[in-house]
Amino acid sequence: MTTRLNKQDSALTDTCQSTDHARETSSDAANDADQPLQKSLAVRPLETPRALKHRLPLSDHLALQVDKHRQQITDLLSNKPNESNKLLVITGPCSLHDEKAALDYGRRLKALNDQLSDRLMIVMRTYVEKPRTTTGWKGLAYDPERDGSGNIELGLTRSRALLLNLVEMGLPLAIEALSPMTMLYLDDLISWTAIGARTSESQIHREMISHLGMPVGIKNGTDGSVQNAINAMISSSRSHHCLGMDLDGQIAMLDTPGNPDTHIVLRGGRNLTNYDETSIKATLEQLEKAAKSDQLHPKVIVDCSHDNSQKQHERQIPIAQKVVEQRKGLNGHQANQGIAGIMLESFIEPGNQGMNGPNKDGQLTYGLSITDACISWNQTETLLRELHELMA
Ligand SMILES: O=C[C@H](O)[C@H](O)COP(=O)(O)O
Ligand SMILES: C=C(OP(=O)(O)O)C(=O)O
Repeated sequence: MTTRLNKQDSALTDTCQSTDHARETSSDAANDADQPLQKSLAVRPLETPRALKHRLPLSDHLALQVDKHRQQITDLLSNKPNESNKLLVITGPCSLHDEKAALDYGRRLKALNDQLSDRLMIVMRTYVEKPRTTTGWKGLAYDPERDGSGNIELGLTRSRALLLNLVEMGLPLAIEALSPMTMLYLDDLISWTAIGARTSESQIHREMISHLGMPVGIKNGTDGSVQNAINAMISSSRSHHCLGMDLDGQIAMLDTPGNPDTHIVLRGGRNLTNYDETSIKATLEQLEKAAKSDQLHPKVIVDCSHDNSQKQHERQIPIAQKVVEQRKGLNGHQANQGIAGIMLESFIEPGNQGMNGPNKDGQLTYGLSITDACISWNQTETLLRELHELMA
């Protein structure tokens, strides 16, 4: 039997009734040489967020640790005495693809953090979802085997297991929240969340921020627009009535509390940079105007990568140094407490590689990014020690 599913709505009605039916429909479609153009929608049920959280639980002790890290970042954004003298440093690979290398990086970062934590609040970038400009690998959560099979069930399990291991090391974790549904599987492990340049204008993401339990950094748009991010801060600080899902996978009406703990992430845009003194001051002025009517943190962090580095990874190093000089009022700058921190794309080896690796045999090089180019661990360690000195 073949049911041709031409419209998404009828596909959903039909296939949600039975997974077997969905499988049958897609395999029939695959075998049907007369209909090569029209693909059918296959709907495969997934373990619920509650079930995965039960299978890979966060202990009470670690939940307290995550709460403490979230509070430290919030205090830093709110100029609370113990934290406000620290620089928030979000550092780690563009994307996680190999558990062994991610844990190796995490161990190194934790050891360094233990030495520098009096002046730096170090958070590891642990991105398992990647937004793409058009197409490309979408991250460990979507395609853990990197073969296009899109085994999201395995991807969510491997992502949660890996993040849990990193939390167990004592690290605060940063993620980009791309799908509100993915967040239901991972949110309890995360101390800081990014909303990317491609989604800061999306109402769905603003609704999601308004009920996330951690501080959120919102990127300026890919065109460099900062107003997008300010609008997102205003919108997500308020309560929303919106559609969502509960931990059991039930579609639900949500009444959200609003999230007051957001800030801007400056990442440059359209090949222009925005980490210089004038751009940062202009952003903070725009933010302060908006903060007159809304309670917003007048704080930015600078993403030293992306359009700020023109995707040349080594440029992140002088950019980070310049930003911290501005924060501290060094080298002729006026001190600027509105600069809360920096973000780095950093991994074990410098640069990046294609999905099939740089080698003839298609092997991936260990510790080398398969998405954006990163600075190496050695460069990262040297840089963070220098920033620690500058923060004295
Ligand atoms: O940070 C990673 C990338 O810049 C982002 O995911 C967009 O990637 P793409 O333009 O290669 O798709
Ligand atoms: C995709 C990212 O950044 P942006 O949204 O700024 O492009 C990222 O930080 O991985």
